[in-house]
Amino acid sequence: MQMFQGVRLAYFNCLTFGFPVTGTQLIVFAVLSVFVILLCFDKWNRRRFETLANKLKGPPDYPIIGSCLESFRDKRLTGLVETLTESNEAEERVTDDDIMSHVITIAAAGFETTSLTASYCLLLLAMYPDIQDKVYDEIYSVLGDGDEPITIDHTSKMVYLKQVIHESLRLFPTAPLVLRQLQDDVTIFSGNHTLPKGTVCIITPVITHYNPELYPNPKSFNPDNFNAENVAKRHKYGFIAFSGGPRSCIGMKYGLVFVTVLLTELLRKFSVHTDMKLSDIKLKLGVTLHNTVGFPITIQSRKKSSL
Ligand code: HEM
Repeated sequence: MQMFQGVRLAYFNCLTFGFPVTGTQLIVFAVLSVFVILLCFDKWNRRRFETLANKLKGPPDYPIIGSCLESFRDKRLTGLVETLTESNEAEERVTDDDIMSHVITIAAAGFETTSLTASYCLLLLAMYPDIQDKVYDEIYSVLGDGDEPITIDHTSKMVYLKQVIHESLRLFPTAPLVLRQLQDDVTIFSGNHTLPKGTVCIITPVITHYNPELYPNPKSFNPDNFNAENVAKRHKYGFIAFSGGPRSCIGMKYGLVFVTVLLTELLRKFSVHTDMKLSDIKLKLGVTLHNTVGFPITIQSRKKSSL
């Protein structure tokens, strides 16, 4: 545990409560802490975020989001903003500033997490053509080879594709750090430590997701880790790419459906290819988890079904 500007910091993975912490894990916690301190307290980052928020708001009349608000008010568009403006008009509980903040939160939390997840999935499927074939067979069995647009019912039948998405998020949790401040003292039963109330805890899904007690051969890509049988055997916090508890990701279901639709629409028409191997991926920790070597994928039209 460390003190930083009067804030107590503790690093542990979610399952520290149930699993022993190794020396390597502690070193990783320490390295991560440096990033997190830079991330959370660095004035430069704060300035960058304010600049982004101001660009979106655009003084003095919020030109970008403001024009959207006008469109929603005119009923030319429907969705989140319309719902919020309607509740504003009904009870005046939601101000324009509240709406701006909600839009910025949703855009910031939902955009890069989802696009990066789709990118990692495609790269992994390009690296593992046999798994890509299995995904394509599933898409073909659900949608056939017509042009029928995918619906929500179709997405619920894409069982293997969902396993692929979860396995990709296990290896590459695109939101790599979760912070919590303890409201009460917490005792960690695996180590006889008590974390005092007020401690800021940094939870790192990567550490949990690479624990060999949860995932045999944790560094390999194996969508079967997420078949029903294996999921049932694991602790529910063995997979925390969307965090857990009451403040977990509110966009989880939407994000999963979004990635499923995107991958289905792409893979039903194209196959993806790459020369890269899993070990070539070099990660860079930030607010999201980037791959510094990029996503070098080529695509080819599918001539006919593989069934
Ligand atoms: C694959 C895609 C996504 C991943 C991996 C992801 C991951 C996460 C994680 C780990 C958290 C928890 C942060 C914490 O506990 O402090 C979170 C929170 C959140 N996510 Fe997502 N997310 C994804 C997609 C989305 C989408 C599409 C939206 C919105 C449309 C969204 C909106 C939010 C919001 C608003 C929060 C804050 C919830 C709160 O503080 O109560 N996320 N997300």
